[in-house]
Amino acid sequence: MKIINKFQKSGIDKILPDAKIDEFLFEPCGYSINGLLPHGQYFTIHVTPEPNCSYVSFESNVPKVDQAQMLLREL
Ligand SMILES: C[S@@+](CC[C@H](N)C(=O)[O-])C[C@H]1O[C@@H](n2cnc3c(N)ncnc32)[C@H](O)[C@@H]1O
Repeated sequence: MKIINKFQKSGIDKILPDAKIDEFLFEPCGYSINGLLPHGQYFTIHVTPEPNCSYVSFESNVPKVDQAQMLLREL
């Protein structure tokens, strides 16, 4: 199932406004979002909500200083 606006609802669009986004809501559950940023930067988030092994992963090559600045700007 392709979804629209999940990204905006999450607020990630405000933290990383330049990202080109591809996101997917799995059936019956699960969510993935991949974002490409200028200068070859990226981030990816995966949500696995199964009761017996739920987790959320976040991976990015955006420098930590930039991430902190983006979070502070959002706060
Ligand atoms: C967010 S996806 C991430 C998958 C991960 N990128 C991988 O390659 O295994 C994982 C979640 O999606 C659900 N899901 C549903 N259909 C799936 C499918 N065809 N492939 C991978 N995950 C699926 C899983 O049950 C889990 O909750």
